[in-house]
Amino acid sequence: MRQAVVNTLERKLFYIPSFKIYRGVAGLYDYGPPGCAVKANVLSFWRQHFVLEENMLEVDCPCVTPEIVLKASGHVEKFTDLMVKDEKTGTCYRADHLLKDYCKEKVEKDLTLSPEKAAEFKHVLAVLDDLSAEELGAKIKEYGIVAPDTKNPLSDPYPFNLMFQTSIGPTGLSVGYMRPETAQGIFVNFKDLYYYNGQKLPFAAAQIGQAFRNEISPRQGLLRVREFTLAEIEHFVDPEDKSHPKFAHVAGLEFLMFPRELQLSGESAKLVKLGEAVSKGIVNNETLGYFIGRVYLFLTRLGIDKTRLRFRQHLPNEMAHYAADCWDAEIECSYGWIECVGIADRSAYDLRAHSEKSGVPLVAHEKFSKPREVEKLVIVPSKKDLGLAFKGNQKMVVEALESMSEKEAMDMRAALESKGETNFQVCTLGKEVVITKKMVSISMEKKMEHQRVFTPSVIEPSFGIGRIIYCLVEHSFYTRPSLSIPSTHDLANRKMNNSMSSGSLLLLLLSNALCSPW
Ligand SMILES: Nc1ncnc2c1ncn2[C@@H]1O[C@H](COP(=O)(O)OP(=O)(O)OP(=O)(O)O)[C@@H](O)[C@H]1O
Repeated sequence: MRQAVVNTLERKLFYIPSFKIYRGVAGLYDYGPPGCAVKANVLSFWRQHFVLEENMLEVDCPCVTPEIVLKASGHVEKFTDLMVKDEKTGTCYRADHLLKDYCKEKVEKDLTLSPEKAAEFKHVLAVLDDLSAEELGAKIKEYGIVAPDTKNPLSDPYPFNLMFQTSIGPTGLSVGYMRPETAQGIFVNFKDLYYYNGQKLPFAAAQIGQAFRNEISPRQGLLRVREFTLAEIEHFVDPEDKSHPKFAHVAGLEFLMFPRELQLSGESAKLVKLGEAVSKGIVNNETLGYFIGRVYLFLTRLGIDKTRLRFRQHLPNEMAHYAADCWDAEIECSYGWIECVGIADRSAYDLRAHSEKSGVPLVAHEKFSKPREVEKLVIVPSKKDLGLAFKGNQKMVVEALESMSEKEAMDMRAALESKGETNFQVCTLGKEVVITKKMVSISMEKKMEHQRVFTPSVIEPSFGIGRIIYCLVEHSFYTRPSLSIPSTHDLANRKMNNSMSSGSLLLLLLSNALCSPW
């Protein structure tokens, strides 16, 4: 079936391996005319369903990103996959993929497998995304997994950074990267977007654009490529109030959910009402739940078969360390269950990281109706002593001390009390300076506060458009017998409207574009 779908798609120029006359490059694909028409329809429905219906602020940021942005976000250090190398030929493989293929093959094809071993392989498959480099390496050794092409031994797994590096400008001195996600463009614009939104929370910004990842061994056609279209939403919300005014609209939806407890105990996904999942704390908060519901509606209205759609919660180690909760919308196709949308509560991590690195506070304000008396740790810089120590840089050090957070002030007080001095990062100077006891006085004081200043949390649904399109194509092929093939008029140019659901439009467009596939 899959080969038939792939052959048809390539024959009908739905997609084409890029640079084909030069034998192509793994992981790069062009969309041909029917592919472009379907992609345009999917994106137009995405804009209608999210940007317009939810009043989101759409932006369009560059793909080339200066290093400092991706250093602040942690991508330069941590955006890695674990790689193993064929020890003789140097061919690279993704370590978790080799272990997954091995366990899957054992479970599905080895008829001599004992029930205990089958259960063990199934457990490895369930916790695969949770394994550390050491655990992956140990399993690869234990099972005797070798390079699939040559059967040579493999190296230990080690991290490989997936970003494409480039340089900005002719000197080669300014390092840049092709963005691995569109989200960072939104985070760095937070301050302006917040003002544009009348300094009100919550609000969401959205972006559609290309993302680039130097995948170790791209495979599965459109599902794992090195350049792809992402459609991302960053919804900014008060971390102390993650309720959502429209949650009731989606609370009654019931669909397949796969919480981590079910995964770890080897059970399957279950039908759960979204309202129940949130009230029982299976989903961390209402806003995250709201977006899970909206993603479900988007995918099913588009034409995804709801029996082949599930929401899988990330396992504890799989989740980024800063995330509060994370769910993937996974769609079943001939390659198995494929993550097509990641829906994460990224907490305040990104805005905090960019505030620290840039020195620009990316914060929101809540004005109190009446001033409130609060006890606060107050830092009073001694301008005279700081002047003597830092001369022309005194003003920048004073400003940095005055804008310290409560937590930083507490840490500074503890360090000064124990060691008499402490290192202090002054972002505007781009370096750390040494602060001694006599340069600051730190004390608890009662203050009247008129507002609360805080860093918003971010709920992020992130859509892999190519993966969604591929799954849609497969699902429409399965349901094809029930379709009436439309006549020759040009469906590709027809705009979506209320009289026809996007799902049915897509199916019509597909069947027209791909009619008589085999
Ligand atoms: N190499 C890729 N090719 C096509 N789509 C991708 C690729 N990597 C990620 N995506 C899509 O982008 C979305 C958001 O990216 P995210 O960083 O959450 O993916 P990921 O967890 O790294 O994916 P994976 O675990 O499959 O590598 C994913 O849900 C997926 O649909």
